[in-house]
Amino acid sequence: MTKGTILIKNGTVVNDDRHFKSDVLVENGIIKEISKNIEPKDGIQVVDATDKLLVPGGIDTHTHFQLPFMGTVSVDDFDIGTQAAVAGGTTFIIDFVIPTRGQSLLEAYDQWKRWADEKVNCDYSLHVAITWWSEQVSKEMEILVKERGVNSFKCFMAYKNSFMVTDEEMYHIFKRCKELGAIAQVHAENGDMVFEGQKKMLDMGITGPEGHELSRPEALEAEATNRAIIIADRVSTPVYIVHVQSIGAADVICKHRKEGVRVYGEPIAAGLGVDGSHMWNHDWRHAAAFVMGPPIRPDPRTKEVLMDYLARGDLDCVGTDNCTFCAEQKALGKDDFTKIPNGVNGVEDRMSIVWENGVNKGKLTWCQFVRATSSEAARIFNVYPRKGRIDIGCDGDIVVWDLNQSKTISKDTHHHAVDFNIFEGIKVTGIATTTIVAGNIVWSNNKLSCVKGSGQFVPRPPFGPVFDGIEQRDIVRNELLRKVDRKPYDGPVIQLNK
Ligand SMILES: NC(=O)NCCC(=O)O
Ligand SMILES: [Zn+2]
Repeated sequence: MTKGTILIKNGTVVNDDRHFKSDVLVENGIIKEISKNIEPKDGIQVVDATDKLLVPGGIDTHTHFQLPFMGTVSVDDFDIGTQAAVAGGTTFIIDFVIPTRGQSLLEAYDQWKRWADEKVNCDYSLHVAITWWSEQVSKEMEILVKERGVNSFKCFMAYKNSFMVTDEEMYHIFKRCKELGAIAQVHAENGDMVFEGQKKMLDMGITGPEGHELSRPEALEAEATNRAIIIADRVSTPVYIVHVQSIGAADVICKHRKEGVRVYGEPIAAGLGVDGSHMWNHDWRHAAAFVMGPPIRPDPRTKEVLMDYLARGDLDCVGTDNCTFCAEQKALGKDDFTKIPNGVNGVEDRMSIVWENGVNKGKLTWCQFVRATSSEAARIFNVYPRKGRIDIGCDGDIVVWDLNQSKTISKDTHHHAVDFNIFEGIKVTGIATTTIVAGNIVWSNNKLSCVKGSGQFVPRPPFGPVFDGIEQRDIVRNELLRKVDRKPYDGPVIQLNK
């Protein structure tokens, strides 16, 4: 049997624009034929998908595998993390290179790429965070875009004294993104106010996990979201807000979109699946396991409202921010919540959480599910239709989705390295029963069969569709500026009072 060759029979192909019954043939990792009644050639592997959907392999736009962070390293590495991904139907992840302040971007990129290449079980790509600003950073951004397949750079407005950049730095970074055709991404929280809020909570003796949310309430997320969007619009460059966690931030995004600003919003599985009241749980380990930034909001309406925004297309694609730490690591903050490593799981359960809370609740159609879990991400990050679509010539990354099969999510059965699952006990109906990466089955019948290191790095070219129309918009905007009435003033410049 040729590697990367498989025939899927009798499924219902679902893309973001239509669905139809068909067989699908993948040869050498690429989709070769989509039609009814494809005859199996001798020896070809055949998968029966009767009564099941065939959806494009999921895309998780936001992971942090083996991230060195807050004095420790996240436990899902590129091997375990991508195993968990494919077990849940995700076949392409985009992780973040995060250079330390002063570190060469290229050096950090090379380091991350080495880590990933030796371990990934599915295809991947890399965003790069910009944690400082200089001529060197500006030059290295260009090299990353032109020679290393990067088309997205993230700024942190939080994590004062480590990753955080100032508004002025962000302005310069956004300008550079625009020149290079890269999308600017932002972690939007007011870092100065978070820092002050943390001190206040600790002064008041609030040292437990609940102090995390109390010190960074949703107003700080909404304010920073607004600021980031306004700065990006001053530069007239597309901006993508990562992990939109609050109704306030989503409202801000929606308002600017209505005014024609080019802004994209990424909800995450955590925010769509659970609420942040867990941080008030009296079991410290349980409460700490939910600590991530921006916080999962305690307001129980949040997950519903974020899903409504996603359904209306005012939020775009679902990531996870998968960044997992075991109880012992979380315990670094046992006496001080500011030292609890921030991060939760999500990469394995993302697709089922979106299906359960979106499709099963009557909010998303099958096509919208595909849009939210793969195709919109592929468009925004400029790998569409290679990824995010089942069509001739696209990568053979396909998920057999059983809309009738259920499972109850648990740390005891998940494929993460972490000892906790924030979705513990949630029953989902709609799961990936077979996951195919480049024409190879990597997950079937509850068993993984992936090959460590077999995933490919996918370069992402600049000036993707998010830049469509920007040039013309600038021409018009500059034209308006030129038309500003600048006739010579009459009258004295100052009027001296006698
Ligand atoms: N989000 C989080 O809590 N951890 C990972 C780092 C980040 O994205 O802020
Ligand atoms: Zn993140």
